[in-house]
Amino acid sequence: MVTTNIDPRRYRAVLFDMDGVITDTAAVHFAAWKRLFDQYLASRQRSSSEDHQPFREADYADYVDGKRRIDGVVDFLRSRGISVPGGAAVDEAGFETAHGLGELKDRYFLDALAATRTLLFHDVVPLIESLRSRGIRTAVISASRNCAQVLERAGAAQLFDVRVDGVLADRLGLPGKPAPAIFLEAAHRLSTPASACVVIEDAKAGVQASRAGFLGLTIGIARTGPPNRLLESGADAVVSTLNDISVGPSPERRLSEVPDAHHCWNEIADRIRDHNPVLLLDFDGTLAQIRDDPTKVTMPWRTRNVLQRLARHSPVAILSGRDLQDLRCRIRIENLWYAGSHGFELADPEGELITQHAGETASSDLDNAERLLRDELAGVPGALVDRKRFALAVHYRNVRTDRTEDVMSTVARIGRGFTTLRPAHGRRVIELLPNVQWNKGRALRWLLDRMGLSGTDVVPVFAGDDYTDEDALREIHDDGIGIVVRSTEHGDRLTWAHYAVDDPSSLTALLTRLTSPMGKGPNADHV
Ligand SMILES: O=P(O)(O)OC[C@H]1O[C@H](O[C@H]2O[C@H](CO)[C@@H](O)[C@H](O)[C@H]2O)[C@H](O)[C@@H](O)[C@@H]1O
Repeated sequence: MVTTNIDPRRYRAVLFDMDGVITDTAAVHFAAWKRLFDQYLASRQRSSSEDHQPFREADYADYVDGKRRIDGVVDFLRSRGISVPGGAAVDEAGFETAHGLGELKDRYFLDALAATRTLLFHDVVPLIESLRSRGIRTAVISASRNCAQVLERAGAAQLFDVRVDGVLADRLGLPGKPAPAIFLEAAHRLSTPASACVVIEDAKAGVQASRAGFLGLTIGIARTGPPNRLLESGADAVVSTLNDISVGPSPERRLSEVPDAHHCWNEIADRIRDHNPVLLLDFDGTLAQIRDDPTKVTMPWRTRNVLQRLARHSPVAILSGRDLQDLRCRIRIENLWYAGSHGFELADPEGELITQHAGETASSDLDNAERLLRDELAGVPGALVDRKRFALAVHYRNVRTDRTEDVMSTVARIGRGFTTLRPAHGRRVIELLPNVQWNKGRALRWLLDRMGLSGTDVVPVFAGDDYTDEDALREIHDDGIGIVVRSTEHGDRLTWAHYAVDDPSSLTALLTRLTSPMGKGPNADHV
């Protein structure tokens, strides 16, 4: 579970998108668009320059979600090689213009809405109350011209201090998302600078709009689908429900705000001098460079060397998403602790294996999910299904950009079919893991206990690069030293790390400095 925080010392307003964030209406919109486009595409004469396949979830996310109605019509049809005239607001529903087709979609939407019990998500009011109690103001934002009506039906008309919707945007001539105008208008109406506003969005276009407008913090919410599409559009963090957002002072910072570990070397050396440092390190992207093919990853000899030297001095553990066997083969150092499959299988320095019971329980569902995924993804070039003992990863680094959304949705959909599994996300990878409260943070603390190391003289030092490493960085935030290896794939995201390094080779250089117990750098190496 990913959680994030809104710090009232830094943010004074929160701007909520409506459909899919506060009201359960995104599925109603999707169904109305699908009805419109499937009918329209089926009615067009076949042409080799046009794609008439049915409208998919990925089309909704890429071309329509969060946008003004006519922009959605134009952008989706363009993606299929079709252009229609813009037309005018007076065009009748079904007329072959952007306005006419948009009008028909609206008719389908309103029919479906009338038949739906709307639909405020249960997690909205608690968050708004918590924001209010700390003096944070709120706005609801929507590209929809039906915003007021939907809020009324949801019993949420009075919930927000400000509303900026499609009707107001048209009156003011504001361009739709991904332009930021609608958010900036809300910030203005709340008398709050954009940099002090938080945006909560479920659509790519909305996340892009927030980033384009330099709003202070962009939180994505992926209630059912995979969060990566929002992270890759620029969200600072992605949660799966509003309950995962807390309000209060927070030590999280952006990657770009975290000080460089080498510049702060004296501070780090002071923290570990006369203490028992314990090194806990992630593997991919941290000790080894990211590569297109995960089977080709090797650890540089310099890094192996320094780990061997460190292990003579203090306990060293490697915590990885990789399968335990695979991890040990890539590191090839005897006397380390190893945790594979995100901590579901572990080995002590003598090689004794310890597995988490939940992993065993999920095994047969992992087998079933693997079969389904191999089947469904067989036709997607570049998609790589990687089965580990207690996890199932699907890599999409080598998948064409316009197919990645399909891969992520497929894994999320198949994952939802198994209550024993939950999705986790990393750098161009989506994984299914046993559905229990176990992650690298819990595994790290468990390892320290097992090593018999606790108390104020012990300083856990953890380094990692990825979203899943944040659980460990958070776990040691108060008693250890957290180091993040910077990457750009998830933008300037939030992190619990105290220090940062630029890449794995810079981390190796830092580890080399750590080999000096007096903290005087590699030349003063006494190990
Ligand atoms: O916890 P980690 O040690 O960082 O492992 C996380 C995943 O790392 C690997 O995938 C990542 O690295 C690959 C090779 O550089 C890269 O191609 C991929 O895009 C990255 O996500 C590994 O293959 C996975 O099994 C791990 O779960």
